[in-house]
Amino acid sequence: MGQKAVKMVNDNENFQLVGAFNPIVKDLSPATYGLDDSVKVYNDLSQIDVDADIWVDFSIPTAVFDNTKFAIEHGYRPVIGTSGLSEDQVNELKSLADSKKVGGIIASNFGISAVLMMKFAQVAAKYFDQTEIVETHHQDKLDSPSGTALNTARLIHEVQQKDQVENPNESDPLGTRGGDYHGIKIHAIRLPGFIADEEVIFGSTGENLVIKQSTTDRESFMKGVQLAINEVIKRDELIIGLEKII
Ligand SMILES: NC(=O)C1=CN([C@@H]2O[C@H](COP(=O)(O)OP(=O)(O)OC[C@H]3O[C@@H](n4cnc5c(N)ncnc54)[C@H](OP(=O)(O)O)[C@@H]3O)[C@@H](O)[C@H]2O)C=CC1
Ligand SMILES: O=C(O)C1=N[C@H](C(=O)O)C[C@H](O)C1
Repeated sequence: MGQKAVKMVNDNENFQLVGAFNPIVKDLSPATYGLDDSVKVYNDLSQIDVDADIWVDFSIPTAVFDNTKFAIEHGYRPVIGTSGLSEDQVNELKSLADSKKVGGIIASNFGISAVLMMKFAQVAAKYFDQTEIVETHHQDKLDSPSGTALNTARLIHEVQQKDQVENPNESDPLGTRGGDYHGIKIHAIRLPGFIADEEVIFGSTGENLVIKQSTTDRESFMKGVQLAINEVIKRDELIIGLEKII
């Protein structure tokens, strides 16, 4: 995702890449990573001193909170795609950004099909009491459930305002019924060959509704990232979810 983001920035005449951060790298020469000579490469958060408007983050679940806090504290507007932030962490970052009037966004998914799937699921949630979510990702994904699945469940629960009822007689010694968010079951599949898909399945007596999106190229996330960058530059609060702005 970092490489896709660099390409997107370089291809956009209104954007300029001025810095890059990865704590693992030893070599700080931009040429090593195919970056322009003017780009400053950092491997230590505390050393970052570049003059920038936006901080784009596609890193790892254990680093994203500290990275985002650093960005907000230094006036870099965060555009955060990294998954794995807890609700408490999101709330803390929102309070910090809002109090400092730093615009930004945390988006579980920058893909238009995924954002529309979440919006449509919220519409359907009004009419169906029972929902399950199946998300499928590549085998290298570190976190489960995916940020998108968790956000979909949150948005559905926001509409339903009550926990989904489980069958009290159910037995599941192998844990095959999946994870649970307020009774909404989430099933995570990790297999080579996939990028990122999600299916939201609603059930009611005599009918089912399936809303499905598929990601076949990671390029697709970049439209949403560009849209977010252009939006947060005008805002002075942290937006949670791309669905709030499209
Ligand atoms: N919101 C959205 O639309 C999308 C979100 N994502 C999310 O983005 C994240 C990244 O995904 P993906 O690119 O596939 O993952 P990768 O594992 O391919 O990339 C993560 C990168 O982060 C680097 N890294 C490690 N530690 C830090 C740190 N402390 N600060 C900054 N960078 C660090 C890694 O470096 P090294 O390789 O040297 O270890 C690696 O280059 C995931 O959480 C994923 O769920 C992904 C796609 C879309
Ligand atoms: O790790 C990924 O690949 C993705 N992560 C995000 C998530 O956790 O929802 C977005 C998309 O599903 C791709």
